[in-house]
Amino acid sequence: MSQPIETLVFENSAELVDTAARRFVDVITRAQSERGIASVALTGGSNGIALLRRLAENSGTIDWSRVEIYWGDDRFVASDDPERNSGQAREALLDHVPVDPDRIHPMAALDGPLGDDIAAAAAEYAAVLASTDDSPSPAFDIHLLGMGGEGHINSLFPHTAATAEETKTVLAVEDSPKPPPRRLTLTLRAVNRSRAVWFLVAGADKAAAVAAAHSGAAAADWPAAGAHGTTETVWFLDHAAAGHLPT
Ligand SMILES: O=C(O)[C@H](O)[C@@H](O)[C@H](O)[C@H](O)COP(=O)(O)O
Repeated sequence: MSQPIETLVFENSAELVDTAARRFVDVITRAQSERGIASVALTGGSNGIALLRRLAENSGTIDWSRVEIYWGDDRFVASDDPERNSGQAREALLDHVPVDPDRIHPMAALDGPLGDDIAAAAAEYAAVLASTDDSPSPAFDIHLLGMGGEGHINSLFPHTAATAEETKTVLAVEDSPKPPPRRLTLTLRAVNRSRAVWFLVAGADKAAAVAAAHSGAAAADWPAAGAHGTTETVWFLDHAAAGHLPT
């Protein structure tokens, strides 16, 4: 059962990221004290990576050796390609904090053991997600999401089979409308098993999608509208992104 949406509006991206970072520390620290190990799904995008940079500067009481790190999506390109969300996260945060390497779970890259077989790569990541306990995927303590102006989250774009998927937790996307075309993505089924789903969204070009997601639009039209946490769903917005919300 999902909870009501919480919407926080900030003067600018820097304040948005600062507040999200402080709350990230609180949520993960609490999860570790309650359950021992915390788990997060990371995102790409400017605010998602800025949040990781902020955490590299100050992550307070988080015990990084007890955080499982997953990704909501990644580009199916070579592992050293600068477009990889996992590479950007390593550079911003993971290379600077004492994470247990065995708890870092990047999606397969084009130059990995599975080579060009993107379907096998999706199946492999689904198995990784399912290996933590008896569930199909972890109840992430936080799933971070950026959002595109047309409402895409992870690599779930409007009016695509990936966004409509109800059974699988991970899919291969071969024709992403935003380059690069080949990606791996968690589905809404996996996203919605998260305890907390956090959107980090800035800019006037996102305002229509933000408003649609807040007014109960269909996920097929605006994929962000279909993402909810079981404990909380929080939208961290700047003024411009909040511009079409009712005052
Ligand atoms: O996979 C991608 O093409 C991007 O990572 C993309 O999904 C991004 O997360 C959003 O477009 C939000 O990006 P911004 O936070 O930079 O607006």
